[in-house]
Amino acid sequence: MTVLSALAIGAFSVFLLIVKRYRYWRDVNPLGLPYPPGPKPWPIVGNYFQVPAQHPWFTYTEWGRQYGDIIYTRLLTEDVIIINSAKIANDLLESRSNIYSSRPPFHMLNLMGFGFLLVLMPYGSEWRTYRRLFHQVFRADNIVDYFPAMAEKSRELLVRLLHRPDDFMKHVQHFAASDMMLILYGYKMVEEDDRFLRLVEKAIKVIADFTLPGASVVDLVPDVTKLPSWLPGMQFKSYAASCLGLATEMRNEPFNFAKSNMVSGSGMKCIASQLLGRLPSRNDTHPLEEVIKGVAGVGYTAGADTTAGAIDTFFLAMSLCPDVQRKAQEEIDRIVGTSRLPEFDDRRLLPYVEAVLWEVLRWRAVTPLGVSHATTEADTYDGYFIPKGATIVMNTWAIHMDERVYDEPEKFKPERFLNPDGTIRGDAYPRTAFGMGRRICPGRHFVDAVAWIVMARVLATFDVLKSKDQPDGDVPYTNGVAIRLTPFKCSIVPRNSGVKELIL
Ligand code: HEM
Repeated sequence: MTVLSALAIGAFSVFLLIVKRYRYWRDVNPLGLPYPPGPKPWPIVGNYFQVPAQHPWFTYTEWGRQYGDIIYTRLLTEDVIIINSAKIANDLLESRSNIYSSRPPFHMLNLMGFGFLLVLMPYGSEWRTYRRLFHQVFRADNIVDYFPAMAEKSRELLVRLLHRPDDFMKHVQHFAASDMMLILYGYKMVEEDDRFLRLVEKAIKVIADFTLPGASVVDLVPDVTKLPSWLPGMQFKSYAASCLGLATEMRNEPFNFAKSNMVSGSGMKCIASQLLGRLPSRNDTHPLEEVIKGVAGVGYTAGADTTAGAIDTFFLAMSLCPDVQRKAQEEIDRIVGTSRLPEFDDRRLLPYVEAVLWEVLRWRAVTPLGVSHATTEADTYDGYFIPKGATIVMNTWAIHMDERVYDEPEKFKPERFLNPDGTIRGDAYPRTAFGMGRRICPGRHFVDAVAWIVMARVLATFDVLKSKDQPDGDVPYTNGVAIRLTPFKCSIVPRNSGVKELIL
């Protein structure tokens, strides 16, 4: 019976694949235009087994050298277009954003209950409602209201670095999480084993497992969801069902905390209270509350790990590039002095520190493949056919390592963003770190501010030195949509005896 069932599923899937491919050839590409070049697909499965599960951006970059800046692959039934240059990304995702702004269906994550996350939503009216609300509270001029909270949290980070410098990665994680929870929900995290943190981190972990293209067979062959649960291979259904509670809790619990504080008048201003404050009544449940929960929920999901990832990379870069660090410190000493910490008001006078932040965002892209887009119409580009419903992957890694744009891209060189007179090259900001077009990261102003204050203050107070216990060579990054450095060592020592007084 078991073998028969497995054979039945296999036969059913193959049948669906063949029917789907046949429909494509017959209906969708009537002029028979070529697809962009790419590795030769295998029958039925396409390029599925040629894309490594780990760090696929390296393979895509390598393919870019072989096949060009736009590549076609097929993962079972999914058409995947990989873009390896900023120009093509701009031509398609930005200039033709009317048809390049959807997401591929994340069937598995929807089954798991995470469909409320703006980042996963298909283009349409629901996405627009969430995005508008998100933008209202995360746009640059609103973020300014949260500068004091960011400054305070960054000072707390310095204190932790002073007391337990070897745990710097743990402190960075704690900083990014607690800063986000404070600003989103007005919630002050406890030091160890925080209940909300446990919840959201668990949710992020399960989400991350299913976000890269082809991560789940359900996304590649969605019709398998129609098969009965008792068949072998259908365990994903019970797994998805077991995540539903988690999705609901991560959306509701921190939000309910913020709402009850707001109703009782006891909480601090935060994103959730700001949004709730716009509703006509605070006591009844308004339909927009669900949207507000989602907006706050996605803020943590999309924002905490990415912020921590950029700051970890900053520590690595400083430990490897003492000259860069010294120049940034000299600038801070000259402009800010040594008797106070840098503040946001100092920022425009510190172009070198600014360039360090930009280079951190470029050098090791936090989201090396961005977040996949999808086309809502068929298109042609440069004589190539791009099908409707194709997954569009912007290979940010390749774009940031493009020698035609960045001289010696492997090197950490903030100078690349400076004019000869030392001023910042405003037009060179590595915006591509945040995706492109209508889906460009709406949290970019937030991370730009929070990462800057951390970097400026760490540079002002500590020397970040290469540890003798850290072997030479690259420090690997994790896999996933938003990648993190694997643990590495560096020595973090106060720059002088006045530092303690400055930060305590
Ligand atoms: C270094 C830090 C960050 C990086 C590198 C980053 C990168 C990205 C990228 C590449 C996308 C996809 C853009 C596209 O589809 O073209 C994205 C989307 C998104 N990001 Fe960020 N992000 C960061 C921080 C944040 C923060 C701090 C927040 C929240 C405060 C945030 C919230 C979001 C949201 C909500 C989306 C989904 C937008 C949509 O689908 O319409 N991100 N981010």
